[in-house]
Amino acid sequence: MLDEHDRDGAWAQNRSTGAERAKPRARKTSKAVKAEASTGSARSRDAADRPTRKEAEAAVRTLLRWAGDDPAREGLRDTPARVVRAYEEFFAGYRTDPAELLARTFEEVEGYDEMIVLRDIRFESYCEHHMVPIIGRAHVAYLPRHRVVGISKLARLVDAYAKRLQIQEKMTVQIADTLQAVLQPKGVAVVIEAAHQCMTTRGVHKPGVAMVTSRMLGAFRDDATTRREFFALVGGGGAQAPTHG
Ligand SMILES: Nc1nc2c(ncn2[C@@H]2O[C@H](COP(=O)(O)OP(=O)(O)OP(=O)(O)O)[C@@H](O)[C@H]2O)c(=O)[nH]1
Ligand SMILES: [Zn+2]
Repeated sequence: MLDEHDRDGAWAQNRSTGAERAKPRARKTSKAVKAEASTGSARSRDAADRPTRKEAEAAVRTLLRWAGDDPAREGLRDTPARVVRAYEEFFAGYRTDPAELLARTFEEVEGYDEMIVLRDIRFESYCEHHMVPIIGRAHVAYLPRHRVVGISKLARLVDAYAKRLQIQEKMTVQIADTLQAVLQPKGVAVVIEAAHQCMTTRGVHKPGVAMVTSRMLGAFRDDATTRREFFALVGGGGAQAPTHG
């Protein structure tokens, strides 16, 4: 029997729209499809062996008992359901296809061929080693070739990869490579600065530390002037530690 989540949740909705989605996906270039495979399509993990909502809630009750508390006491009674709902939010990226977010592009740009930079895109991600937040900012830039994408889509692209279990290096590469493969611009630059709560609230306990990662492709990798212009526009690209986390 399907649990409540399977019947009504985004998960079920996602599976039921699979057929409609097949058409636009079929029109993708082979490069885009390859990028999707290498960057981990959300739907590839739509496995039939996903636990039910009830099983996930039971796992939270086990952790509450492990922490030393009583999941049956009044204050904790609804906690497993809340935690599972929170997980749906934290890990929404698994149900998003990053390449699809960039499918709509605009070509009427009057020959605009300068750098496009979206800086300070705040994101919340989750460390795949400790399952605690990674909070930071991403700066995303590209040098267009004939077409541009709606700027909100760059922020959505960051979220599609952030809302998963991550390490920062992987997330940086995934964002840059997807943008490059789908839009095929002259180059892409991604810089991410973030605070890892696994380093602040546990373990080594070092607040105020920022991890900075970058990925430069095409003109940003080959041309020092382009790279310099990018770093000037994003304010040094990571000299400043994030104030949150
Ligand atoms: N390179 C990289 N390391 C990360 C990231 N997030 C967390 N880590 C590190 O992953 C490592 C996991 O190390 P382990 O020794 O297996 O785990 P641990 O015993 O909990 O390590 P400590 O955090 O040092 O207590 C730690 O050094 C974390 O700081 C990330 O995004 N990139
Ligand atoms: Zn961690």
